[in-house]
Amino acid sequence: MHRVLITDPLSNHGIEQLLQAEDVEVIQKTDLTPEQLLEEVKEADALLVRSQTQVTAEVIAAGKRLQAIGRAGVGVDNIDIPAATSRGIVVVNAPDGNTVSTAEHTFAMLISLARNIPQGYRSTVQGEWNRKQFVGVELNKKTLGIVGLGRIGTELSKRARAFHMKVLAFDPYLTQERAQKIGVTQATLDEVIAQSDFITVHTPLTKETRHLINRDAFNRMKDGVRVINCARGGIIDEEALAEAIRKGKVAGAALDVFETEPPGHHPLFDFPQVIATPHLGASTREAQENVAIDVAGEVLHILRGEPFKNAVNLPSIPAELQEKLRPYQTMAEKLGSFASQAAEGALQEVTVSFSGELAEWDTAPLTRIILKGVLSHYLSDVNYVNAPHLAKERGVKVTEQKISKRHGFTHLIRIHIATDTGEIAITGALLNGLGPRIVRIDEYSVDVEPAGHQLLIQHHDRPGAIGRVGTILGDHDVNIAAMQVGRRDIGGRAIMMLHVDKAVPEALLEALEQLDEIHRVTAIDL
Ligand SMILES: NC(=O)C1=CN([C@@H]2O[C@H](COP(=O)(O)OP(=O)(O)OC[C@H]3O[C@@H](n4cnc5c(N)ncnc54)[C@H](O)[C@@H]3O)[C@@H](O)[C@H]2O)C=CC1
Ligand SMILES: O=C(O)CCC(=O)C(=O)O
Repeated sequence: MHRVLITDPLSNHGIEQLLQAEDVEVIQKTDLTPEQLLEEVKEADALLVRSQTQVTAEVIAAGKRLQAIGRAGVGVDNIDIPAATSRGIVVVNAPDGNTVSTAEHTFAMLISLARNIPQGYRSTVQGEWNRKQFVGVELNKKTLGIVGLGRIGTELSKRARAFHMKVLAFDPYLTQERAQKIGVTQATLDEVIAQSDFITVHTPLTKETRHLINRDAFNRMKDGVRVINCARGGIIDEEALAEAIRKGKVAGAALDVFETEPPGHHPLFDFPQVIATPHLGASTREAQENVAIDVAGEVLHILRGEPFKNAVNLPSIPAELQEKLRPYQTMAEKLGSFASQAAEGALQEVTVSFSGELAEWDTAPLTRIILKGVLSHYLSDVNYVNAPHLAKERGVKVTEQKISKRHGFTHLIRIHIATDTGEIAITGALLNGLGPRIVRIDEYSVDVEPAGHQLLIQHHDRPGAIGRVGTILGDHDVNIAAMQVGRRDIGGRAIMMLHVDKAVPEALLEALEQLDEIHRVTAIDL
């Protein structure tokens, strides 16, 4: 039974699939103190939150059983992602479900700013009739500067264009072609700052975007500019904004988010030009249902070991590439596991080479799988999420190579492992009708199915060696299912690969090591 702990209010309709699942127990506890959260998370296999719960490194460390953290929304700044990654916990979000709601909220802020609607409302319900004070401006023919043309920025641009605004957009990942398709003018940040009548930010809060709109930016803006932040507090420097309003540079500001939330009585609220909402961008019935459905589904997939798509701490793989790589995944992990079991000494370097058709694709997901296979031999609790992190943490150098040569195969995966005492290279291929095969161990050609119990014997090619090995296995009641011998020169170094029917007992390994012609015996379990 999987235990899913939900610590922020989520739409009941959205989490219905969790409530209905027979293999899931849902525990809903909101408004927990930090101490209560540390206690509750101990038994949870998954934690589901919105933006309120602070999922700190301490919470993650307390969640010894955690496999997944789901964020019902986009921003994951309330979750310590590096801490989750290092513990192999998948963090998933729901990036699409609240896009339209947040774009609509931003647009509502834009109109409210232009026409002083909140100020006019407050004055009117207080019994005043102050028509002169609240004269606004039209959006028609004005320039809207959008910083961050992702999902929300793009949706917003469509609404602005419908109101006949000119849209300037700055986003480092925006291409000219995409800008044209969306109908916006691609611009630099400087151009957005200097030419816009309204500026709105739609980026995540990162090192680069913190105080992106700062004192210097305000100084370069048009007089009477209006600014909006419905993304994250801190992208606009609040002190610099206050100064710019005081100087008369900024005619209005609309804020849905704050550097500290809740902001209490923020000094900016003393300016009549500032309008505010309490982080309401995604607060619609539709958005909350969408994000809860999306994230609950993702968490269910993770807990059940099924494919999922919106992991924040795993690179996303296009569906088409996923399809192409799927047949190679099991083999990749087995090859990694085989290579690490066959290697001797402390792991220092893993070099993965892809050749043939594989060399034409993005094989990074396979390298990650191979690394998991390799590291699982040395470390416990390795998974696809933390494998690269654990390798880096332990100083293991990981290199991926693409080679065009095929050596008679349509593709090959070669894993070379270097340790402090030696090296080994395992090469595998997926053979038509036969499935995965190890086709080379170091320089020896073999044909070994990477499955079950194997014995790798490195020996000297001498008459009788194979017979003596067979006899010792028989003496220990270990049956040989298949056997391969590889050598380069007559009487030189050689290998035997034996597929045996049961796990190899320690006593058998010791007996084999007594034979003069044997250099090394390794039991491999796949
Ligand atoms: N107020 C609210 O309730 C909500 C707020 N948000 C916030 O809105 C943000 C944007 O959401 P989406 O559009 O869904 O995300 P997104 O990931 O689709 O778009 C973000 C865009 O910002 C761009 N970007 C990143 N760094 C940049 C930089 N230095 N300068 C300019 N552009 C940069 C990215 O290239 C990307 O295109 C989220 O990160 C979240 O923090 C999201 C949903 C609701
Ligand atoms: O209403 C919420 O949960 C916050 C939404 C949000 O800020 C986000 O999705 O990034």
